[in-house]
Amino acid sequence: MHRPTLPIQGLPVWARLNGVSFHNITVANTEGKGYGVVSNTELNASQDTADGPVLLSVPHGLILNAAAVEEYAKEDKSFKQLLDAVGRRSSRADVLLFLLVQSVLAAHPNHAGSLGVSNPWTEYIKFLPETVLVPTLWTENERLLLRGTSLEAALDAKISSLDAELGLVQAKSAHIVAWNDLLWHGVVRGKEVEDPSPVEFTDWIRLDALYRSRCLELPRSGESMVPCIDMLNHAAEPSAYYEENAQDEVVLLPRPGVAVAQGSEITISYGAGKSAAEMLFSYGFIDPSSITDSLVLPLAPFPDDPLATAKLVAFGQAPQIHVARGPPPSQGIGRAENDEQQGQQKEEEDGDSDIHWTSPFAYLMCINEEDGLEFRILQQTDGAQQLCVFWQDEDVTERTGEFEALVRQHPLAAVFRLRVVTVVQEALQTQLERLGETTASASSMGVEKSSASTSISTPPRTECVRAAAALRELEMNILEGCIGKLENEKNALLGDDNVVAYLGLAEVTESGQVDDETSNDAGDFS
Ligand SMILES: C[S@@+](CC[C@H](N)C(=O)[O-])C[C@H]1O[C@@H](n2cnc3c(N)ncnc32)[C@H](O)[C@@H]1O
Repeated sequence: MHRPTLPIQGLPVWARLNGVSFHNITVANTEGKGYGVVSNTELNASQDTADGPVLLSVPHGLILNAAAVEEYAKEDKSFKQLLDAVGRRSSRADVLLFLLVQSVLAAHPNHAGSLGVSNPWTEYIKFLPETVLVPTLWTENERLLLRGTSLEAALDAKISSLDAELGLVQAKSAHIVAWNDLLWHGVVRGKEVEDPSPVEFTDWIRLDALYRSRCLELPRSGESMVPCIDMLNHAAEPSAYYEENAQDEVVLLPRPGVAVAQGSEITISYGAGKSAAEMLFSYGFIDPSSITDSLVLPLAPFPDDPLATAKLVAFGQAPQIHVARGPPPSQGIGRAENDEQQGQQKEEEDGDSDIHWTSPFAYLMCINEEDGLEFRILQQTDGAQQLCVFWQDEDVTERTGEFEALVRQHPLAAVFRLRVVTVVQEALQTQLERLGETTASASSMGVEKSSASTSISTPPRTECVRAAAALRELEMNILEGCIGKLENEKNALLGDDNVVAYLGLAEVTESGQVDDETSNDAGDFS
């Protein structure tokens, strides 16, 4: 499907027609970032936000989210039919379906009103960039640059889920003849079409990328797309912010005390706590000055664990390991200044002491029936069956993410912790090795690009090479730091009295011999 585009110079007219007001700002091309918002005058905001000039205001009716999609459906019977058949699975899915229809209507001006009612978004969508640099839209060659990073698995999973999602939209809408013709065959019944242009998988990936890179969290309306506000680029030290005012308009205001020179860009923050991988995944760039040094990896249960499936079902979320540099989240807010100084001093003494990790599933993964874990199937009064989890005979079905705390009072707490530390360290080590193994090929792809290699496939774009290299370096660094920290903890735990007794290592040290049983137990932590 070919979605037509309009030059950005046409945006002020669209804005006037739809009640959007720009005050001394213009949307224009910015170096390396696509469109952005530029100040037409010198801006010196006062310290008091109440006095700040409104830079941009967007009427409530233009906000796009699930509630707005429902409103559009009320005015458009044919779209309602489609939404009834396909929609209401999630806000994102409804907005994507709506954007798909707007793109198709924009691409088929000859449908002549037979299907779908035009609305402000049918025109606005033409101002949006044709593509976004998020990795779901990278070429296969470019995606190879991300092998070994935390994005590799996430990207594969995302592409599979987008494929399944589009398959579902197609299957559920196939019985509506007119939509079936237009969406999946690119034709309008009864009209001569020379060049049918059906929706393809790349169209769906593009819409998902547009949504992900442009939706924002509004204080009252929640996750939404807002035209024109979505033209603002991100900066670590932004000059503006958005909010919803008393009239439910979305307004852009300068941050207190900021100064913006005439012709300079006005920016907002896309969120301060995001990792490099998240930034790249959602927005297609990494700003080193505003990311948190962190990563998330998937964790799989032991393949030979007979309770693996029960553990996964009972846990109810994707099992993961989170690693981050900086204060653990619970200490992050409201930390006293001298705590920070102490933290800094400790870090200087102890290298990577500021790295922390969490993995609630790793605790569930590392305990078993002989430790006091039990799964029971309970029959409910309505006949349904429920999987219940017991720890030391206590029902902990609702607390499967809290095993770190649950095992703390157990006499073998140090043994459990040692198992968890070992599992997490091994997972990080495997990831680090894969990152190391794939680094040479990723760098050579970058070099090939710069020396105009003879490779037959299209060389990766410079922005992708740079972003992938930055991600690789950041992740390698944090993995190495965390593995070192886990090694220290593992060594300390191996000296713990309870652990020594459990492993029978005390006798080994005294006799210098290892009996069979002892060596098997020690193998738990290899
Ligand atoms: C909400 S849109 C902003 C408007 C966008 N530049 C456009 O051309 O429509 C978000 C996208 O802008 C780009 N972007 C925003 N801030 C950026 C930055 N600091 N560096 C590089 N690209 C940026 C990225 O492509 C991102 O996916």
